[in-house]
Parts: sequence; C-alpha cells; structure tokens
Amino acid sequence: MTLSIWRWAHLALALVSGLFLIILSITGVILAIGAVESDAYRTDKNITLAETIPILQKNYSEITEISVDHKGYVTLQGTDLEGNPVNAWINPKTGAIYEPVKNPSDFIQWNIALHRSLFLKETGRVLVGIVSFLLLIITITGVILIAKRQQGLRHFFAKIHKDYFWSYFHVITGRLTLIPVFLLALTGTYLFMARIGLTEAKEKIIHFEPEEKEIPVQEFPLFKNTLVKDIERLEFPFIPDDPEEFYILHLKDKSLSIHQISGDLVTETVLPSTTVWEKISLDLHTGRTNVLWAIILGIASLNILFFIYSGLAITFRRKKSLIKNHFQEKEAEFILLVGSENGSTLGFASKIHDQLLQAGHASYLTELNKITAFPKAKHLLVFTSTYGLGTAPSNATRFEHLFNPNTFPKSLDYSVIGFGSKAYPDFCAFAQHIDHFLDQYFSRALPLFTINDRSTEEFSAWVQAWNKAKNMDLGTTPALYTAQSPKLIPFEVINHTQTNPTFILELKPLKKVSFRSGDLLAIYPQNKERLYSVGKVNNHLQLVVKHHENGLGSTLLAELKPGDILEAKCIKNDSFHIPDKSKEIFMIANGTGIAPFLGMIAENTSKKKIHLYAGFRQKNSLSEIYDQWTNTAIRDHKLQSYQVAYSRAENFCYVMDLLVQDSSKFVKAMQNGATIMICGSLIMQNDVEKVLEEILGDLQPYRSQIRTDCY
Ligand SMILES: Cc1cc2nc3c(=O)[nH]c(=O)nc-3n(C[C@H](O)[C@H](O)[C@H](O)COP(=O)(O)O)c2cc1C
Repeated sequence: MTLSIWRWAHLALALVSGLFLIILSITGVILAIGAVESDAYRTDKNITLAETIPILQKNYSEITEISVDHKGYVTLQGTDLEGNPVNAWINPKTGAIYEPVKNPSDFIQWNIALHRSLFLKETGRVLVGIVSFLLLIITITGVILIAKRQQGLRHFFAKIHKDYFWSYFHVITGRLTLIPVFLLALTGTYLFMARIGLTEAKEKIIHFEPEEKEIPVQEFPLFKNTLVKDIERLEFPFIPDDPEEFYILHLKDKSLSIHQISGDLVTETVLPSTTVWEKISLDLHTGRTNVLWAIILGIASLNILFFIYSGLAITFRRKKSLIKNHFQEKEAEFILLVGSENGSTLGFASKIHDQLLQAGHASYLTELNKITAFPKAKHLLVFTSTYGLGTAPSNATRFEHLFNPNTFPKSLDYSVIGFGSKAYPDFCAFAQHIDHFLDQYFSRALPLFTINDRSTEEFSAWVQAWNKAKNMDLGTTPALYTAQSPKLIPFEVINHTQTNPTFILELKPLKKVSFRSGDLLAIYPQNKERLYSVGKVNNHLQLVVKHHENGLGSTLLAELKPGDILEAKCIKNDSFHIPDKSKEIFMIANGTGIAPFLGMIAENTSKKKIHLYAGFRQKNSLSEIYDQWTNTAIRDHKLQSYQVAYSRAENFCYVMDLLVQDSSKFVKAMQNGATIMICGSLIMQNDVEKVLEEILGDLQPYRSQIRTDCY
C-alpha cells in the first residue's frame, strides 16, 4: 500500500477521534496524577493471612471482610471491641486503624465519569470504546509510517534526520511513547469489550471433600501460604463455628471457599482468562498498581495532546501552499510541475509561479501526478523532492505513467530543480531520474540543479541561472524564498531627507520586531510586494530609496512624511548579515545599495576593519550627507576608509576602478579570510565580480567569502 494511504488513514482517524482524544487525554493525565499518590499505608510485603487473622480477631469483635486495594492498602470492615462499625485502612501486623476509608475527591470522581463515559452513560461508554479502538489503529498506522520513513522496521529506532520541527518531534516522541500509548489504546479497547459483554466466559468450579478435623486458623495451610498483599478480598464466615459457613478468599485468578474449622478447600472457582485479562487491562490502563507506570501513562496521555497539535501543524503545512491558477492548462506558456511530500517544494514553486504571474506571464502550476495536455507550453519547470529510497514523493508517483510527450509542443525546453537532503544516500535521486526522463523528449534549458535542505541560497543560484538563460527577471534574493512569512506591523516615519531622486527614510517599529542590517523590509503598494534593504541605525530601520516616477513602492515611500505610519514586514536575510568571524570587510555598493552598509558600520562596535567603496552618479546633497556620515564613522573607528566614485562627474570613474587601485590590498586581505559584501544593481555585481576575478585570479576559492544582495 502506498505511503499516502497510510498517511490518509492515520490523519482521518485522528481527525475523527481528535476531540474525544483531547478529552480522554486531559482526564487521563489528571487521573494519572491522582494515581501517583503516597503509598503510606501499603501493607508489609511478607505477612501471611495466617499471621494477620488471629491479630485482627483479637482486636475486633466482628470482621465481615478484609480487602487489599491496588495501592496495597488493607481495608477492614467489621465492628470494634466497643461495638462501633469500622470501615478503615488498618495495619495488618497490629490491627491498628490508620484512618477511615476515604473515597476519591469529587473532582477525581467527576474525571473518572468523564473519562469512562463522557457523562453520556451507555452511549458515552460505546464512544469511548470506539475512540480507544481508533487510537489503536492510529498507533499501528503511525508505526507503519515511521517504518516507511525509516526505510524498514529494522531501522525503526535508527537516527531520525531532522526535517521540520513538528514532524521531527512527532516522530521522535511517537517512538518514545509508542509502548504506553499502544497499551493505553489496547487495554482501553479490551475494557470496553469486557464492559459490553464481548469477553464473557464461564468460570470453572471444582469441588473438594474437606476432612473432619479441627485446627486453629493460624495453622490453615492455605492461609500460611498466602501473603496478605496477594489477596483481593477475604470474606469471613457469617456465623462463627458453623461448618456450612466458609471463608471466601478472592485471589486475582480464582476464588476459594475454605472450611472454617478444618481449613480445607471446599470449592475452587477458576475465573475465565478473559476476567483475568480485564483486571490486568485495568491495572495497565490506570497505572493504579505502580507509581512509575502511572507517571509514564500521564506523560503518554500528555503526548497524545502533543501529537494532535503537531499532527495538525504538519497537515496544515502540507495544505498551506494551495495551488491557485489564473490561466487554463491550454493557454499556459510556463508549466510548473511539483513533486512535494511535505509542501516545502510547493512553497518554492509557488513563489516562482506568483512572480511569473505578476510579470504578466501565463504560468500554470500543478502536481506531477496531475499532468494533462499543455498545447501552448514553452517552458517546463519541474520542482521535485525525493523520498524513501530515492523514490518519488506521493504526488509524483504516477507522473511517468500519465506523461504523453505528444501533449506538449516539441519546441518546449525544461529545467529540473531537485529538492533533497544530503543526509540521505540517494540525494535528489528522483529529480535526477525525471531530468533524464525528460531529456528523451525535450531540450534542457539548464542542467539539473539540486537544493540541499531547502537552501534558499542554492535555490537563488538556480533563479539567477534561469534568469540568464531565459532573459527573465525573477527575484534572486534568497530571503524571498524563505518559508516563513512574517506579519505586517506598523512603522512610524521618523525622518525623511526629502532629497531627490534618492532619499533616506528612517522608520521606527511600533511593535517588537527583531531585525539586523542586511535584512529586507517588504511593503505592499496595491498588494504588490516591494523589498528594500535595511540598515539598522539607533534601533530604527534606515532605507535608501530611489524614487522612480512610476514606481509603486518608491512613490509610496517618497510621499511619506514624519509621523506617518507604514504597514510593512521585516524579512530575515541571513545570507547578507555581517559575518561574525571576519575581521576585515570590503563593502561595495552603488546607488541605494549603500543602505545596509550604513547600518552595519553604525553597529560596528567590535571595530572590524571595514572599507566602504561606493559608486554614485554625481555629487549632490545626498552624497554630502554620506561624506559627513562616513567622516564621523572614520573618526569613531567604525570605518577604516571610504572611497567614492562618481560616474557622471567631470573626472568620472566607477566603483570598479576603485577596486583596481586597491588590488594588492584585496589579494592580501582575502588570503587572510576577509569578506567582500556587494549590494546594489545586478549589472554592478557582474562588473565587480569580473574585476575581482582579474584581481584574485580565480573567484572560486573565495566564493564563501563573498556575500551579495543585488537586484
Ligand atoms: C522520510 C524521508 C525520506 C527522505 N528521503 C530522501 C532521499 O532519499 N533523498 C533525498 O535527497 N532527500 C530525501 N529526503 C529529504 C526531502 O526530500 C527534503 O527534506 C525535501 O526538501 C522535502 O521536500 P517537501 O517538503 O516538498 O516534501 C527525505 C525526507 C524524509 C522525511
């Protein structure tokens, strides 16, 4: 059976029984806490009935019965020497009363009733029984899912690769509490079956011939061989010395009638094994006989609540990226096919799909298993993860079977982007397979790209390559592709330089938000996302924005005045934070790309050696602000040097020329582990990289020392 059927069963049963399971788990935890009581009056382990009975008979004028409960407390019902009725916990060694028997508190009784029958009497009992049975099946399907995930039962307890927080902990705690949860479900089901009479069976009665002799009770062999702690109950003869009245001793698996004069066995009633199992089930289900087991059951019940929550979180994640298409299959030029088990690959594909739609392209997104005819398709993008032993995720298993090359134009080109994890031996094996498969029919636009552990940097490398190959303009900032989408919060405009066309905007977050220089601020003019690099200055966000006349985002920002409120959100951009380890950093910017660097320099309290190279068109009031600002930073030892190139001035030069001038400085510093950060236009980034390649010989060995955020 396929993975999806087991998963579907696991989820459907959990959903059906979810609410009841929540009630049963909460009451189960409370009852488990109740079961973890002190065992102050627990009976002595070694005292026999033969020892205790004469003592009790001396201390009480009449004894109806003694019983031993699951905690090991001995209860005596009878009358004391003064003729007062007694129903108390006693010490079987001395006969002394500890205290009168106390019933469980009202609260515990209320919980017991809720746990057993949801206050719905017989209907409730049936419901609880069914839910227990469903829990049993959920546990079994859960075991199958873990076995599938671990590629076989043999690896059931092998290391689990960390995937998503909730699914990782769902599996980890699932394995840890598997046995108690399984036993809770199994015993709950059995108790229910017993309650509705499904396990009823006849007891076996054996009769014996007692001898006619008289021996004192302390010499009865049966009593000498029976420890008090092992009995459930001992009924005393109603009329002493009457040979027709017997002691009736109830043990776990049988009850014995014992002649009160000779001590011989009269009848033995052997309980059916189903009744014995019922008792064992009750002990296991309630933990009433063992404090440690009661604690384990309490934790397991708590964990059922956690399972419900984490299971919902996993399901929600899978369903989150619902596919929305604005074009029909037959009109679409860009076909995006997705193979995704847990939804993250679909998240990446959706972000590409949204951008294509925004740019006015006819893009169509669907699952690999839902492939149909695409007569106008020009570009096919396959985004797929790999599962199991290098096999397809569950929504991609039938792709090859459904694929018909005649339903695509022959001129189609394709690119496959594989998502996987290097923790598995068959890294992106399914994507490789699809890449070879498609190669038989269409031309490859790009070689296969593989993405390890959902790396947004690696994905951005594919976007850059595809942009180049297809002359597209998709966002290349890795942060654009992170899964978490934070909420909009209000920012107050604190300052606006009112310089033209480029201006500096200072924003104060009105709600708590953590951000660093290099992160991005997303704003949504007319529901379209626009991103700006952020510098952190005095805990405010500082943006440098160029006003484009028809630019949606820049016009909105240009029109803001101090005191205005802007709704926006901060997006983490980890790949463009100042590196903690580097002691020397070369920051290269053009135009508005200077924004994150201003913040990083302002925050440079650890006095890293920072060199700033900036390129602008001409000197103006804004460049004067930068001059003043960098002078102060140099004075405060936050900045080593500031070099600026004006491309439209009389003695024009470019930022690349400044780098060439400092060639030897670059070579030495990069060999010593320095970092280069580039922010600004993509054209500038390309030119800078070419110059750096000339300076450093080969960029490849230094790739990890170069960070870029260009657009
Ligand atoms: C049970 C399991 C098996 C996996 N098997 C592989 C594998 O064989 N090869 C691989 O490259 N990645 C494997 N992965 C990693 C996933 O492909 C990777 O996490 C991917 O990003 C998940 O994408 P999705 O959320 O779209 O399903 C496996 C992950 C899990 C949980």
